[in-house]
Amino acid sequence: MQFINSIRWRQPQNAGFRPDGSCRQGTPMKSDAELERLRSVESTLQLALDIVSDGIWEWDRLTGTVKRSARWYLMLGYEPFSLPETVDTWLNLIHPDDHPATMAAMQRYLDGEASLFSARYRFRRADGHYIWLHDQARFVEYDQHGEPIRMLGAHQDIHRQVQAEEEQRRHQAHLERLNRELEQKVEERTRALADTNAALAQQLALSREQAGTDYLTGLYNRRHFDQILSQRWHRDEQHPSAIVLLDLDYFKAVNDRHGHQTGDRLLQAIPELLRPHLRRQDLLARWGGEEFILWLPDTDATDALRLSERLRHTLAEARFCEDIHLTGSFGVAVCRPGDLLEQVIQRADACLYRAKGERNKVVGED
Ligand SMILES: Nc1nc2c(ncn2[C@@H]2O[C@H](COP(=O)(O)OP(=O)(O)OP(=O)(O)O)[C@@H](O)[C@H]2O)c(=O)[nH]1
Repeated sequence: MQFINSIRWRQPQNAGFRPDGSCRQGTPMKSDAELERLRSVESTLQLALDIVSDGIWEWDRLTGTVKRSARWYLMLGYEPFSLPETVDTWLNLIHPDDHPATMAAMQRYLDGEASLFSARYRFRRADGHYIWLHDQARFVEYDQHGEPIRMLGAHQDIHRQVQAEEEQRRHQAHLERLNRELEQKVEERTRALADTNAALAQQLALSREQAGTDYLTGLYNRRHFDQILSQRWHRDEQHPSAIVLLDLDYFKAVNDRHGHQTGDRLLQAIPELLRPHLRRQDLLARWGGEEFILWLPDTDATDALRLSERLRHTLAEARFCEDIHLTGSFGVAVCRPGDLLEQVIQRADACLYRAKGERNKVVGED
């Protein structure tokens, strides 16, 4: 009763269903016959309600009593009509967690914000378990001042439906969790794969390096070039041979403008470009960075300069990816009897230094 007494009794705008259809203010008095007819209509309605719902209840504001149908008690496992016919019986059976929302729904109806009272809440059965109910109610009678005096409500047992909804939600949450876990696993595997790839690439570069091959161009590296040549040097010392150093021009600018990866692709393209002009016995190696070295056995200065000029021209005419244009500077030195390999390379380097003065140029020894 406390609750019903504490609610604000403002008559709902749309909520007032009146069996006689009369206005709220100045309700005309009814004849006995008319009242009898209305009671009969109403009891038919209650019967219908009892059939379609799991329990009906009726609150009389003047007496403060709440009558409940036999089905209402059976739904909850009580002996019919065994509980006090008060509002408190209702309030005491509502699950404490659902209390605030239920009271708020009632207040909305009383304030005219809802056309009927409608709430879903848990209700305690005789065995102590809670079941989910849907409760709907309306005022069905007003006094001559328009104040509501009777409310009729119906309970529907929706326990299975709510359980099914909860099961569905749990299932959905489970699926979402599985999905998230799967995505996480895919992400972890992708990351692990990328790490493995990077490690493999590093390993490959290392093995190539150890095998004497430059990882980027596939050419001999500087160490291997030195090893091979130091063996042949002694053998072929008496034969003319030449060393050519090739340094690509403005390669830093190419990297800066097109990116380091494009720079790598250009370096990779150099052997392919030069090789058609070389003989089987010529030795091309990557000297370091954007610098290449060429050993030309059985080649005198004239031939070495002629070949270098052809290479310079080939390079300058080539169009690389992204339509990039490259040139190179060449330093050419020829072996003299008794020369050490380092000495020849130093002389080629000095020529290269002079060629760099102009770039896209071949410079030989004076
Ligand atoms: N992409 C790429 N760039 C490299 C590699 N090795 C060296 N380089 C770049 O080559 C450039 C050489 O720069 P510099 O020594 O200033 O020479 P340059 O820009 O070619 O100028 P000049 O030689 O004076 O014409 C640097 O930017 C290096 O990063 C490589 O393996 N890949």
